Amino acid sequence: METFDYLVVGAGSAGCAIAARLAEDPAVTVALIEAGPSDHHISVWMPIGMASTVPKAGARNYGYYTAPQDAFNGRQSYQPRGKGLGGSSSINGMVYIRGHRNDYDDWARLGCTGWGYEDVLPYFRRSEHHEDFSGRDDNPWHGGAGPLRVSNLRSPNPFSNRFVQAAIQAGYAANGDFNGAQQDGAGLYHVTQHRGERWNTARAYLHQGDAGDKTLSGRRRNLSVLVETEVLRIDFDGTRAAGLTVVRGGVQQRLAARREVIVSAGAFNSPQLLLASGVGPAQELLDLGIRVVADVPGVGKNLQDHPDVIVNKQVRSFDLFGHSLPGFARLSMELLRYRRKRTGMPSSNFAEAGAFIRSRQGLVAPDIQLHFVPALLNHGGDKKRLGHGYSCHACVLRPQSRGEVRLRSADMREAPLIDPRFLSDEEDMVGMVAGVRAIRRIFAQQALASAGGRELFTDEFGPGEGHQQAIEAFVRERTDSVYHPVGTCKMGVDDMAVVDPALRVRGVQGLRVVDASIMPTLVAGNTNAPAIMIAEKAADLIRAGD
Ligand SMILES: Cc1cc2nc3c(=O)[nH]c(=O)nc-3n(C[C@H](O)[C@H](O)[C@H](O)COP(=O)(O)OP(=O)(O)OC[C@H]3O[C@@H](n4cnc5c(N)ncnc54)[C@H](O)[C@@H]3O)c2cc1C
Repeated sequence: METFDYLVVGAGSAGCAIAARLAEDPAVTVALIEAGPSDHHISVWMPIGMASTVPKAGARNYGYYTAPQDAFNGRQSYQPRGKGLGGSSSINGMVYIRGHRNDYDDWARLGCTGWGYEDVLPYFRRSEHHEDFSGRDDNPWHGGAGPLRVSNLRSPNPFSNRFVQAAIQAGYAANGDFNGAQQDGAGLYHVTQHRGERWNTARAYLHQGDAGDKTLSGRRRNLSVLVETEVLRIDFDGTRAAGLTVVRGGVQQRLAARREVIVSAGAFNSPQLLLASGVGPAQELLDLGIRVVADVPGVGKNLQDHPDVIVNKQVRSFDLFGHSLPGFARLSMELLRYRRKRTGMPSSNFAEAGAFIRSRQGLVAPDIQLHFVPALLNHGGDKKRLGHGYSCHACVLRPQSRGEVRLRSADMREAPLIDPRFLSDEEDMVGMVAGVRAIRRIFAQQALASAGGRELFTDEFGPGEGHQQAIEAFVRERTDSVYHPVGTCKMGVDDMAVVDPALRVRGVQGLRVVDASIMPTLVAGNTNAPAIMIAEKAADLIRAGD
């Protein structure tokens, strides 16, 4: 049996970061185990490649569907999840956002000592190499020397700039840096890209995009990267995590951990792996015939995600992505340009611009985030609508609804049961309606309205702000996830906590969870940078012997 000091399950946003940081100590050995393939593929490194990976399940996307959602008139929610080196950072929208400082101060208030904003800021900075501060370390918010490349958009779409202008005309402040002093306002997003290519965590922390590096690990001798290797369960010696059972090339084998097993399989698969291995609510496990190693009632509970609705406007402009003959001709030219210079439309992350806004007075922080996309795009069907246009998403930043992840069976190769229970708390619907109204106010401003076009699917709203009931019906029909599930192995000190503030799993030894699933509450923003921050901090906790 092969033995390593640390076994890391899942080479996603957090997994790549924690494995690489632990392997900085030449005296330890680390194995990073990933179910999916290597990330050396054009659909990963060319930003618009996500148009091929995200819409459906495939080699690089689990493409899960949830249980039918009552508030969506029984529709299932679609939950893409990255599979392969880089995990979801290989298929995500590349928007670099950390959330609001209050989010982390709230974690600290919940008992997660050491996770307040001032505590985590150094880890965001340590991970980041922002092109505006390259090689420097003198900005209070940004890093200039970390592994994760963060850039300004190389070729922002003219309509993304129009969106920012329209938002300003609608009364929102301009904001050139959502991760700086203020989150409020509208602006272009910073993206996890370098020289026009996606910078996922495999590039950042493992191989820097060097396709010649067959080790996939940056040629580190003490870091073994095992792709196409699926972890079936954690093996326990009593209550100590002693190793893993994996399947590789159709053959089952076991790996042993001298020090620790670290689970970084993401918000759906981390709780799934704990449950399949006997760590979770005892009765749920017994019902499925799973031997209970530790009764930890919180595993899989507390699922939180940003509910997201999109408003579209059809506009005849070939600057916008779309399905038309002139559009395809334009895109062909843009692909040639991208091949030469890594600029132009293929370097787009689609969600190019956005805003953090407050839906009413008296709030201490923005409660709604907007993502503007220079394409006609929708959750679920209607993806192949002919013509061109733009879209804007609105999501509720601090949803109150809570869902769960459970097992269908003890077999990790079967998809888990996912039930986010979207909009089950009425507060969330109030936020969604406010978000739709904010988008329509922005669309009506001169900077966008002067391009003409017509809104889709909003005819029933009526004049002005629109009828409340009609907007609610629209929200039920068209809302889905913006792909930020968290919270299913929550960190904390209460009875439903799965990990303690050092990310150690309760009731067992030698086992941690390090990924987005440990967030006790969802941060107000996109979740890739926070998942990486969690791994950066976890590496220090482990090295300090906590
Ligand atoms: C389509 C999409 C768009 C998004 N857009 C953005 C964005 O623009 N900005 C942003 O900040 N966030 C975005 N997100 C969210 C963000 O990418 C995720 O929150 C983040 O990547 C989660 O990191 P993680 O480490 O928790 O999990 P993941 O990155 O999902 O990693 C989990 C890894 O574990 C592996 N794994 C799972 N089970 C097993 C097993 N049994 N054996 C071995 N390996 C296993 C998986 O294959 C995967 O590689 C997006 C997500 C998606 C899906």
